[in-house]
Amino acid sequence: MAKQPTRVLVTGAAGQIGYALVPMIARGAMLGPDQPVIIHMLDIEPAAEALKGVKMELIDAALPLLKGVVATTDVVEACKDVNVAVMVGGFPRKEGMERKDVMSKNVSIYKAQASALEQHAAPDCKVLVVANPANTNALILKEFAPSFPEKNITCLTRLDHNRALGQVSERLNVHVGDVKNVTIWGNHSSTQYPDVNHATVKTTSGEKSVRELVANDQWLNTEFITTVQQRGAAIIKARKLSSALSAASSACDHIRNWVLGTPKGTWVSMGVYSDGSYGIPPGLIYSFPVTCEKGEWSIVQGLKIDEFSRAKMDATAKELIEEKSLAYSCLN
Ligand SMILES: NC(=O)C1=CN([C@@H]2O[C@H](COP(=O)(O)OP(=O)(O)OC[C@H]3O[C@@H](n4cnc5c(N)ncnc54)[C@H](O)[C@@H]3O)[C@@H](O)[C@H]2O)C=CC1
Ligand SMILES: O=C([O-])CC(=O)C(=O)O
Repeated sequence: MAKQPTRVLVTGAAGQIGYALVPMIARGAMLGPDQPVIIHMLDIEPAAEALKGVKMELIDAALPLLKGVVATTDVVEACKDVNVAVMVGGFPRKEGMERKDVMSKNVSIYKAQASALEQHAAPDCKVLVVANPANTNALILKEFAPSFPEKNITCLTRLDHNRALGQVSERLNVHVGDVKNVTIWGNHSSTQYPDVNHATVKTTSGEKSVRELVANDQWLNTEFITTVQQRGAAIIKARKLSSALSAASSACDHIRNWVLGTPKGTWVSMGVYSDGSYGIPPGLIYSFPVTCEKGEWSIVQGLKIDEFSRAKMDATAKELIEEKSLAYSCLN
């Protein structure tokens, strides 16, 4: 029997990530090649014409999995019965800005959209916040949608995770698909901690540790970390626009693994509500290593944390605590 369509909301759908993301969703990259979708696209009034254009293009692409398109500037209509919500709407940073510099514009959007999602989305709706500052926007969404299950509100650090895999693969000249179990800890910001201590590479003689194969702790503890932390800024410098295709692709990876599961023995990074694991204060949306099964994520437990990692994990938690109070001061 044919599957029922899944309703997927993309906010900020007329923007550059939205433009890259909606065709990926409609081609099955997010929910699988046999899952029909109805895409709900939300943007604001000044972008209404452009949004209409995106809808026309989706129709013109004659996509077999696409069973319907809702294009609207009405947040209630956009949220109605959605099963997955990818929150991209907001303002991107420009060259020379930190992600928290877009805080005052963006957190108020997330406060406003929290209640629309809470009231009108499907009760088990999975939410992924992409717009920056992603962790803090997700936290605001969670706090202003109190009846929404906290496990269902996440933010995107999969792009950072994929960037870390990419850097290791380039350094070792191995295929990125053979590298796994890097971890992004903390904030999607320049304080994030990309950690390779448990990462491995598949070789013809079995799985080998990334540290062993790179055999250069100096590079792994300095340049590798800063390259991943600063990759967003490097893309803005090169493109004069922030990452879009890689952000869209990673958003698909995030939801696909969450809904369909992570492969056995592999974890991914997701910004999730801290339960106190690894001594990270509850009350923050913090990026952890997670595995997913049957539509639920769980934080990977028991990883050994050395002193170097501890300091970096705590520093990015501290920034998130500061961002949280900054966010509330913007909302007052
Ligand atoms: N977490 C991550 O890894 C990444 C996050 N980002 C963030 O994603 C966000 C979007 O980036 P782009 O698509 O490049 O920006 P963009 O400016 O091209 O598109 C954003 C869209 O959001 C719309 N928008 C603004 N307010 C809205 C509201 N209240 N409701 C619905 N839509 C609204 C705008 O009209 C625009 O069409 C930015 O905040 C950016 O910093 C970007 C790359 C990676
Ligand atoms: O850097 C930015 O502002 C956009 C972003 O979040 C990223 O590319 O990681």
